[in-house]
Amino acid sequence: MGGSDGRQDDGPLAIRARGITKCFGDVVALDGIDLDVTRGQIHGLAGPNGAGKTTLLGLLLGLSVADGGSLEILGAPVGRALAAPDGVAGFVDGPGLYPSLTARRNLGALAGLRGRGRSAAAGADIDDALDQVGLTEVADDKVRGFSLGMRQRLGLAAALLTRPRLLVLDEPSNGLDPAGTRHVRGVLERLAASGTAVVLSSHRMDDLEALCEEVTIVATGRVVFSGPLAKLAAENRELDYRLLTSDACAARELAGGTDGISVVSSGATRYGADSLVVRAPVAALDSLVSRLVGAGVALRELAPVVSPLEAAFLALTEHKEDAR
Ligand SMILES: Nc1ncnc2c1ncn2[C@@H]1O[C@H](COP(=O)(O)OP(=O)(O)OP(=O)(O)O)[C@@H](O)[C@H]1O
Repeated sequence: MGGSDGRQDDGPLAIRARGITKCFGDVVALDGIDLDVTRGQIHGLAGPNGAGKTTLLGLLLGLSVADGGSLEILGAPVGRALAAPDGVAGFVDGPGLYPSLTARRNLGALAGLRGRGRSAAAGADIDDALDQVGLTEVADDKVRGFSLGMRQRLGLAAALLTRPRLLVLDEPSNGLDPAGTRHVRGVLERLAASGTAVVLSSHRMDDLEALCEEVTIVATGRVVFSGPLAKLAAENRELDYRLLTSDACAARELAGGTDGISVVSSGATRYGADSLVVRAPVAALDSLVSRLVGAGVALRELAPVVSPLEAAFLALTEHKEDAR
């Protein structure tokens, strides 16, 4: 199958889901989900609380089975048995770790479960995995004393040991400090560059924007958007923009007199005494900028108040929530 972006396809999709449904009693957690993830892609999953993200990730990890629809992972159909599909690693609801063991011994125990416990190769792999997630210095500390972010990084190291071809992570940024965020992003980018597909859920739009080529947004168990980030941003035509100019009064007047622009706030806002916030489609914003320049008003800053991804997310999911 040819990629819509013209990229060379490398074997079957990492994930091909069609019409996936999953109920818990009367609750419809997933209501006909379609999802395509190519190999080597970092794919984000976003959605409000209770949208169905964890349920979907659990299906990919073989922690539960769908009620309906078809799911293929790395080219193989997923059956009804509860087992992690070959080549898949990851975790939902935090990684399963032994608190009384050190980080290194946790990884050793996991390698041992897969029959590689004593080999020198396993030891080198463990050192490498700890290094990749930035836990070398605490490798011999007990996990009991680890913070949430350190546990998340150790869970990621455990997943790396299996050399996954599909990595599935639920909220991997939870509890991470800036250094931890940098390590985790680096690991995911290297995995993707080597052909591993990564699917991660996140409530943090900055994470998704920094990492993902494509995102799927779910709301009440349905896909409301799936595709490249740029397409999502383009679909959301009107955004709020913050402008900082050399003459706030003149800027406000010019904005008020420009077709398609509405002034949301001006003067002393939390963005500064001389800021102006306007709601506008891009074309109207372009014309405001030309008018400012024409009137000799210097434009010192111009930026969306919330990122295009966040704005699109809110627009798509608020509409769904209202319809409930
Ligand atoms: N084991 C379960 N038993 C009963 N209901 C469940 C179970 N797991 C999930 N649900 C319900 O299914 C729906 C989807 O839940 P899910 O945890 O997948 O959402 P989510 O998008 O991951 O939410 P969050 O962002 O809050 O983690 C919710 O209504 C939830 O209450």
